[in-house]
Amino acid sequence: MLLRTVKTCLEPKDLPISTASAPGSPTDKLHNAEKTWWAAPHAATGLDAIVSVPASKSLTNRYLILAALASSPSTIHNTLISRDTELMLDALAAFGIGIERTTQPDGSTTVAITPGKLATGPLSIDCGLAGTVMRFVPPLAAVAGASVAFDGDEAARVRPMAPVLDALETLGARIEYAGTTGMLPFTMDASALQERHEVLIDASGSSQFISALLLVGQALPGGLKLRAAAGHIASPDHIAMTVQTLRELGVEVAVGEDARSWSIAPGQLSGFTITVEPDLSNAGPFLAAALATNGTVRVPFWPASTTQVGGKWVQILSRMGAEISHDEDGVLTVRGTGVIRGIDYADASELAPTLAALCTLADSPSKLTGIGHLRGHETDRLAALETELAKVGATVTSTDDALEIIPGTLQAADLDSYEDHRMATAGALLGLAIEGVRVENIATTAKTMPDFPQLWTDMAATAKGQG
Ligand SMILES: O=C(O)C1=C[C@@H](OP(=O)(O)O)[C@@H](O)[C@H](O)C1
Ligand SMILES: C=C(OP(=O)(O)O)C(=O)O
Repeated sequence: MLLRTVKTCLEPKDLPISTASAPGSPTDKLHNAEKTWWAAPHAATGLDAIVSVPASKSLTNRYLILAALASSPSTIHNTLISRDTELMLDALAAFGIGIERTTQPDGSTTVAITPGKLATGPLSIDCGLAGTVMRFVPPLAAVAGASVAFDGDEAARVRPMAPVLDALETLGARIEYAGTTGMLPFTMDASALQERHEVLIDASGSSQFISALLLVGQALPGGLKLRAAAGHIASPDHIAMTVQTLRELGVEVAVGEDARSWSIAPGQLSGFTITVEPDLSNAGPFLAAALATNGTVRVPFWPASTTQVGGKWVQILSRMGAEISHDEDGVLTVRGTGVIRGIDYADASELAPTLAALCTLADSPSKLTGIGHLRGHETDRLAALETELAKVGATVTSTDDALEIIPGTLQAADLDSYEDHRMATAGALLGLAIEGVRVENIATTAKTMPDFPQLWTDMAATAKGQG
């Protein structure tokens, strides 16, 4: 099946509303461009595909930050090359870190990192729309004692950052905001960092506020003592990933009994050699495709154990009706059984858009809880899902922290992606099951998976009943 990119003549009601972006800026151009529609491949039944998913964004960007802070060189095999990781690599290069890329015979990328004295600037860092760049790099700038101007996409300028920036201010950094306080764009001057390294963080808006500080904890002169303020902690699996990643690389992290406090001693990180796992969150739409088409999808190199939240696809999809096996060669096989059950699920975090799309295809209602903070993701994902899933026939209600999905009679629709890679892949999943779906700006998947359209099209082409 060919990948078709279709440009449409837009009705005035469909024209994107231009906001206050500067004329001629990339965002201005984006808003004024016509929408680009991708006719999602439809595969009525019986996929039988093997899909090699690219490396994990979350692990790649953690390893890159840690390699920059290590006391000796590191080698990162199977580094993800995507928009978010390119932004991280550019940020490290701006700090003067040595970066050498090698393409391996299997097409994967190895990155060799040579750390050194971090540049003090003044520097400019583009965070794009990457939460891992906008939250993880300011603490790196603090460790460097640097003066740095941070900015990103227009959509990044409404993503929450205040807790991590306030914490850096308590450590002595000075921050000047050019727009809204607590958000991009801002300039940070960390030339007078103090030795007080005990901080309290409200992590209800993002786990990345905690992860960001933990990643630099051992590089702060007095180490770090961190506590989460009372209340919900967003995406707790990602904090566990950070702790486990640090420990795996030899950094001791003491975690409080209530899993709400962390303590790290200074100066413990040597260079390392590591291979990044496949991105199990990004494997989700492919695995869900097996249920959506009553087919079989295999993903090789599925780790025997993982800190990725995407590891939970195994239990989620089996609860929803899939038959799943993991063989000794590391191949995860997901088979549809003709049944897709609704599910009640908490803390799905970044899995939520794909999961919500699958719930739309289920035979009973679903409720996804603990995801209120997804309103501060690439877009307000609760609002976006409410709008887009309704277009294909579901009745969707969002509350402060949850989404309820009642499946209805399915119908084709044009699905917007809101510059959100996971809304785009959720749309592709719906298109696989519903003939005639088009997804706007599928290229937004380049944030974490530049090959998505091709991988998806190749997978769909294995179906018995294709559209
Ligand atoms: O640390 C990370 O790599 C991530 C943490 C999570 O962020 P939130 O805690 O903001 O949900 C997750 O949704 C994001 O995709 C990646
Ligand atoms: C929320 C996400 O990304 P980010 O790292 O930009 O927060 C995501 O990938 O779903």
